Amino acid sequence: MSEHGLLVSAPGKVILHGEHAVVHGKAALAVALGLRTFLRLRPGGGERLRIHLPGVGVRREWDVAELSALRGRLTGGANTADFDESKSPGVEQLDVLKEFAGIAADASAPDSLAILAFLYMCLAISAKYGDVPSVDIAVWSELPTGAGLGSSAAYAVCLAAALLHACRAISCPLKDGEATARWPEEEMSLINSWAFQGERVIHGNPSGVDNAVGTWGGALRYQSGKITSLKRVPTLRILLTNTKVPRSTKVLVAGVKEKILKFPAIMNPVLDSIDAISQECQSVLEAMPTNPSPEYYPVLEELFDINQHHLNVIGVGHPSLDRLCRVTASHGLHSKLTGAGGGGCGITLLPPDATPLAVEAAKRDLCACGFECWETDIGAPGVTLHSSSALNAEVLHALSES
Ligand SMILES: Nc1ncnc2c1ncn2[C@@H]1O[C@H](COP(=O)(O)OP(=O)(O)O)[C@@H](O)[C@H]1O
Ligand SMILES: C[C@@](O)(CCOP(=O)(O)O)CC(=O)O
Ligand SMILES: [Mg+2]
Repeated sequence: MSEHGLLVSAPGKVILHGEHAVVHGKAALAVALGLRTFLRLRPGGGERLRIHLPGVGVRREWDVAELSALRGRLTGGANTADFDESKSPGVEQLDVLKEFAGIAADASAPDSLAILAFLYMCLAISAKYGDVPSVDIAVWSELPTGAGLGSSAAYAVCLAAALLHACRAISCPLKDGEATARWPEEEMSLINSWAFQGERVIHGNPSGVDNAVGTWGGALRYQSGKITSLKRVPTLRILLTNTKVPRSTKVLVAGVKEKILKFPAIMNPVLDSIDAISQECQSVLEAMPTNPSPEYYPVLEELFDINQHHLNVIGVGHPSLDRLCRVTASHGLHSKLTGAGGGGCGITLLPPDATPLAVEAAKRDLCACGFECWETDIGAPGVTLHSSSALNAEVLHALSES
């Protein structure tokens, strides 16, 4: 590792259809966003492990020996089976970590969850592959946190790749002179499994779709752990709008589960219908030519409208999202929430025949509501290792200031 260390990045995601239903075994269609989270890993000094997470206001450090002793307490000595990537993080393990880090028992604040996920992943990965590494880690992101764009998964994917690298569990695929590189398939699967563990700490009961997109990138269908790349993805223009209403994925996912348990005969058909929407959308996307062709859009738009109603029925809507949909509808555009809902972001389909005037007017009205909106690329690459020359002076300065 050079003095600047190495740089890893992972994309956020947009779920086109299937959020929440995917937690209950239905299909979801998701695409990687052109907005990424970055992690810089540097050799540590003085047998210390340091994390700097400016996005959630965290700067912490620990003695490597202290962390090794803590790891011993969690594994009961040499038994690493309790820390396997196929097992959910144990409630008691997380309680020990909360006490160690001085985090409240009902940890739900962004900084608490970020520290907890980091500590769990660091101790679990090092228990399996070697010593607790003495490294400095800094993570920053282009993604809004807690807004439905998978910032938790992008964070967990970056941590998984960096910690597996620091513990020498994966290779360094970057060759001299290359700006970026990706890991071989088997190592990507390992990164994905460990990122899922981080998501479990942050979300409680994640489906795994977000970390799959963060790892593999592109556009994919996800169902019960099965990941399939979409055969063909047309160039879709999507407007992202952040209502800026804060919410927690963990709380929303738990609320949906409660509703399903309370009204199974009412809620299960809704989840089945969302599943059918994902199937229908996939068929349309795969039938569409790569270049935009307006005739396919009315169906895509209707599917957005139906799903948005379903998401309201399962209890993850919000007045701010209703407003977003009304504003775009007044310009002939169709929207739905994306991610966990309850606030956060919505997506609006921009058909090729939408006039630039209509799109600009919609953007203006959305901004007048206090929302932030922007167009971004979709289908971005998954987890990537960058040459440290990508760490330009601007980034280094921003990190040292925050
Ligand atoms: N760049 C980051 N640095 C540290 N923690 C992060 C970062 N991005 C996300 N997180 C963690 O993920 C949480 C947000 O996850 P979540 O509620 O699932 O929303 P979303 O994934 O939609 O952004 C934050 O509260 C924080 O704990
Ligand atoms: C609601 C859900 O389907 C997606 C959550 O995405 P986000 O954390 O809101 O970006 C949960 C999941 O799939 O784990
Ligand atoms: Mg999340």
